[in-house]
Amino acid sequence: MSAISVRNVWVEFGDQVVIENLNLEIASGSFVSVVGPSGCGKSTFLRMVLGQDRPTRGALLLDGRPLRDEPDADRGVVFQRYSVFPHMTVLANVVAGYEFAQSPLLGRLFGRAKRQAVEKAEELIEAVGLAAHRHKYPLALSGGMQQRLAIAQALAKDPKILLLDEPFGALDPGTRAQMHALLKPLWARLGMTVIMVTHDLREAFGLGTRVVAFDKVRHDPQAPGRFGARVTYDLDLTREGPVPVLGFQKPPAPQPLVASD
Ligand SMILES: Nc1ncnc2c1ncn2[C@@H]1O[C@H](COP(=O)(O)OP(=O)(O)OP(=O)(O)O)[C@@H](O)[C@H]1O
Repeated sequence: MSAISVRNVWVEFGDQVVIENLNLEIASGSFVSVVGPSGCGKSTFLRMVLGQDRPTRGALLLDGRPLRDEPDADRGVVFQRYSVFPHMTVLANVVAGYEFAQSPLLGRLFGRAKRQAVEKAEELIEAVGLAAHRHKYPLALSGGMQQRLAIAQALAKDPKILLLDEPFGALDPGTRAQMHALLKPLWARLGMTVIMVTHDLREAFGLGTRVVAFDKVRHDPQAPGRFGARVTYDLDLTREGPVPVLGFQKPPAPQPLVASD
């Protein structure tokens, strides 16, 4: 389990500010849903936590230590599509997840270690309901099955943090509901920290213990890239009581251009 601290983080691409002074403390074992309009920097934030992108300013800490710049076994990720290796069977895909975690340089295990990896992979494949399909290739699986495989592969690394970028966005509503029913108990059982980007508010509230909304609160029509997204709402769904925790602060009212006297 892990606690992630995001401290005064800015992300800028050239003169475009994408994320502006982000501060978040993410508790161990929480399930944080990240929502917000298209282009507001949700995936950029996830890539930063994954170690694929770096903040231009500020720091990200995992258990008080700077997050490593490269993706590692601490962090598993599932994207909307294409997370699995198409040339490997279901079983080989999940075994590869273990091999990457245990032998990052070689990416291969041998002998007893390999046998253990196969055993663990079989357990995970069973847990995501793909036991009958373990010798199939991803192309022979439905979209929902491919995403279950992607989740099993990410979990094979036994990550402290699972990052999900619209993992069910390409699925039909029925399959999506099945994936929700699969993911929530898995998360509860494994006790990892999950950060999930989604456009689906029902999904965000249904799965998350916390919902964080990103949005731009300041706009400069002359320079659209001048301001970035901030946290506009931060709802702790585990809190009792009718009043949610609101992080939204209204920007100051625009001043009149000409003083009236
Ligand atoms: N590597 C990059 N170089 C330049 N600009 C980038 C890069 N990555 C992201 N951006 C810009 O950052 C902004 C935020 O992108 P991001 O993908 O994080 O948004 P998002 O909130 O995840 O959007 P969506 O919901 O549509 O997936 C966009 O304007 C995008 O063009």
